[in-house]
Parts: sequence; structure tokens; C-alpha cells
Amino acid sequence: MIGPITTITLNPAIDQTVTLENLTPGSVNVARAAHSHPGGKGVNVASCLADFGEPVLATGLLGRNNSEAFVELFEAKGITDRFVRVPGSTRVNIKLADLARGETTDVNLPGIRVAESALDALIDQFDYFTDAGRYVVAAGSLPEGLPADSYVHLVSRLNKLGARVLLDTSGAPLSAALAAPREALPAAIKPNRHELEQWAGQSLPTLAEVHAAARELQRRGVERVVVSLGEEGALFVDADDAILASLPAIDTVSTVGAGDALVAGLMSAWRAGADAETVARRGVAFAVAKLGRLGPHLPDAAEVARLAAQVNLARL
Ligand SMILES: Nc1ncnc2c1ncn2[C@@H]1O[C@H](COP(=O)(O)OP(=O)(O)OP(=O)(O)O)[C@@H](O)[C@H]1O
Ligand SMILES: O=P(O)(O)OC[C@@]1(O)O[C@H](CO)[C@@H](O)[C@@H]1O
Repeated sequence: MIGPITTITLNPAIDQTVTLENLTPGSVNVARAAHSHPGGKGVNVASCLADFGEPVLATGLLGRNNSEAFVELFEAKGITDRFVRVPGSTRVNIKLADLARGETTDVNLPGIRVAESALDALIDQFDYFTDAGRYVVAAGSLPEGLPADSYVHLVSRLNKLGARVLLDTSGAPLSAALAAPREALPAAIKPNRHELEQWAGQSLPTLAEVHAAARELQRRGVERVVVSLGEEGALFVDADDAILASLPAIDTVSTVGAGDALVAGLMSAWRAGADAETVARRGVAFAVAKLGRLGPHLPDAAEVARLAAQVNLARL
């Protein structure tokens, strides 16, 4: 019996999405509407997984003062809430969704300043709910107050407990996580092209260069490297395969959380022991399905399966 997928969000956010016809920086923009969603990368992953009917446990660090929207989401979707409450209010991130261009501009805040002891309290929790073989997603930036190597400690502890960890972060926390000793490396990562370029220390304009960088990471001990490439799709690299999967978006309402939906889809297939093609199809189907929605939500499983069947696959 495999336990639920666990998601860890150390720096969640309430996403305030403002929808505009055509965003013009430096001038007065009249917006069409504004919507607020509890989010942050791991929360978005949990939300998409729950929509697909997967059992999910969500943890991380949540501001005590404004947790209501998160609690409502968890109750509505049947997500087990194991967030450690910390003093203060979870940040509000602004997302400007430009309908004409089909793209979103993100304005992200730093988040609550937390004490390092909050991370220790979270890591201590793992002993109680992380059984061997558990699939875990750790995703997003670090809140102020936590050192850049926080994910190294977290992944190391989870690895010792026998968990399979996918890490999706960026900048210094990602560099630190990838420089860790082999036993503290995540089993999987999901950088986007820019994040992979930061790690490689050079631009990666061609697919061949993205593939080479992903392969290098896989050789160093990260079993699965999934690079999200926006409208080009996603590249799935493991020891046996390199598959580029893509599907044209139908109607893009918001790109916020498309990467998180991709992670949710591939984790769901990975946990089920699916083959590499199924993992790639489900990941991209989740991402494209989410593009048509404002928050981190999916259509029903039949629609996701219909999209998965349409995903184009190319072996490199
Ligand atoms: N315009 C698009 N057309 C088709 N598919 C798209 C498009 N944008 C995103 N996708 C799909 O969504 C996935 C994730 O998008 P993207 O590469 O933008 O991730 P990301 O940069 O990690 O996003 P975020 O961190 O904002 O969630 C892609 O791998 C792709 O499958
Ligand atoms: O500051 P981070 O953690 O890198 O990113 C936070 C964030 O942009 O990521 C999600 C989309 O992926 C949003 O819900 C949230 O606002």
C-alpha cells in the first residue's frame, strides 16, 4: 500500500490574479476582474492531484493570521492538512494575466520571515508520516530567515526515510540542492529552461543543449530530470530515455501554476509505476488542462485522459 503523495511548500502565497485585456506597463490599465487563490507551488501541486482523485497530504509553513482560504481549499478537495502554523501572514503575490498575449506577469513577495526552528519542527514531523516509498514534492522559494541549503537538509532527511523526492525550486536553493552529496540529492527535479541555464552557467538555446545539461544532472545522480519549456512542452530525461512531450494549448487563461500541474501529473503517473511515455503524457496533459483555468484546478479525469492521448512524443 503506497501512502498519499506529500507536498511541501515552505513559502506559500495567496495569488491575486488580475485579468486584463492588454497589459501596458507605465500606463493606467483597466482590469477586467481580480481573483484570489490560495497557492504556492506545493499547494498547487496538491490541488491538481486532488482534482485527479489522488490522495494528498500537504505540509509546509503557513502564516497563522490568514490561513482560512488554505483550510477551505484543503477541506473542499479532501487534502490532508499538516502545515506547521508560523506567526504572521502568508504573502500575497500579484499575477497580471494578459488575455491578448496569453501570458502572465508575476510580482512575487519575499514572504514571512521565519525562524530556522520552524523548519526543524517541519522536518521532525516527517518521522511520523513518511513511510518508505512515499512520494514527496518539495516546491517553491524559501521564506526569509531560512538558509539557502534548507532543501539539502530536508531532502537528506526524506531520503534517509526512504522517500522519493521531486524538488522544484530555483536560484541559490536549487544550486545548493544540486551541489549536495549523492545521498542528499533529490530523486527528481523540474527546472524550467531558465533555471537549468542558471545551474549550467550558460544559455541553452537549443533543445540539444537542454538535453545535454539535463543528461549531465542525471549522470550526477538525479534520476529524473524534467525540463519545462513553455509552449515547446517538456523534456523528460532518465537513465533509459529522453522524451520531448508537447501539446498546443487550447485557450490560455493563466500560465500561473502550469509547471506545478506538470509536476502533479508526472508524480501521479510515477507513483503508479507507469512507463516513461505515460509519465510524459500525463504531465503535459495536466499542464495544458490547467492553462485553461485561473487557479490550480483540473477538468475531470476523462478530459485529462483525452488530452493525454493527444500529447505529441518525440524520442531524442
Ligand atoms: N503556451 C503554451 N503552450 C503549450 N503548452 C504550454 C504553454 N505554456 C506552458 N505549457 C505547458 O506547461 C508546462 C509548464 O510551463 P512552463 O514551462 O511555463 O513552466 P514553469 O516556468 O515552471 O511555470 P511556473 O513556474 O509559472 O508554473 C510546459 O512544460 C508545457 O507543457
Ligand atoms: O516564490 P516561488 O515559491 O518561487 O513562487 C511562488 C508562485 O509564483 O509559484 C506558484 C506558481 O508556480 C504561485 O502559486 C506562487 O505565487
